[in-house]
Amino acid sequence: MSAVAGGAVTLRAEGVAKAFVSGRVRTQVLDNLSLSIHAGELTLISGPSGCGKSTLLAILSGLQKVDTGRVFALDTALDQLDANALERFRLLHTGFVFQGFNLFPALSAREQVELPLHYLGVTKREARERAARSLEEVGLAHRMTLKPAELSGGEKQRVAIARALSKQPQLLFADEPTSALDAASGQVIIDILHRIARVHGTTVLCVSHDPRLIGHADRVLAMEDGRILSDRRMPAPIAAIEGTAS
Ligand SMILES: Nc1ncnc2c1ncn2[C@@H]1O[C@H](COP(=O)(O)OP(=O)(O)OP(=O)(O)O)[C@@H](O)[C@H]1O
Repeated sequence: MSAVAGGAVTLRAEGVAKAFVSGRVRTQVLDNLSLSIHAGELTLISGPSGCGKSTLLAILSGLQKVDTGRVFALDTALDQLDANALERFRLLHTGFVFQGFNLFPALSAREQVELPLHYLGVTKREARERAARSLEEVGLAHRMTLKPAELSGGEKQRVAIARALSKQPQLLFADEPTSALDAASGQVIIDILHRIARVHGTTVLCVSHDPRLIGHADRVLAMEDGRILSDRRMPAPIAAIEGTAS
């Protein structure tokens, strides 16, 4: 069940349990779950709807607390941090990409990417340069002045990836990043995420129930009922071997 290790371990869960209580109903979502995720690769967590994928992602990224168990990110014990420290950790070290893009309707692609850099204290000039570089990296150099309404779904998701990338995070989390997209756009998105892991050494953790993504990840963890059922290392996609992934 265990896969051969890739780069350094950057995310680690040890005996994590999480339940939600709603009225009299208690749902045990994660049950004594342990895993290690490595830098420089795209790890995909797959599994049926409701098996706990998003909850696991939220816990590993510090968005949700565990009931029991330990969570380490970049050797920081997230389970020991208070809300302020967690927010700071996320600001400095993490990027997020969501199914629904989460873009501001009134801002251009470039402004969307610049915005979080201002929170990091980056100068206006550097923010502009970094935004341009990130948008170029996702193939949107020619779309920088456009607003979300003028972009396709795939382009919107690429803006969201550029926004996350421009922070130069060590950890990049993606929750169902291709669910709202057609097959071709979805494949472009997953290839970009894959390339970010390889080129920048970023830890990319992606949650999806889309089986088309499996062949594009370095490693696939299959979840069911709050547990990891299998842990597979995938052969490198041909495009990545030939250096033609876009
Ligand atoms: N805040 C919450 N309060 C109560 N129940 C919750 C909460 N968040 C998640 N759950 C429940 O936990 C279970 C796992 O949810 P989760 O979103 O982690 O699954 P998932 O595998 O990501 O599903 P999907 O693929 O449909 O997004 C579900 O039964 C869900 O209803």
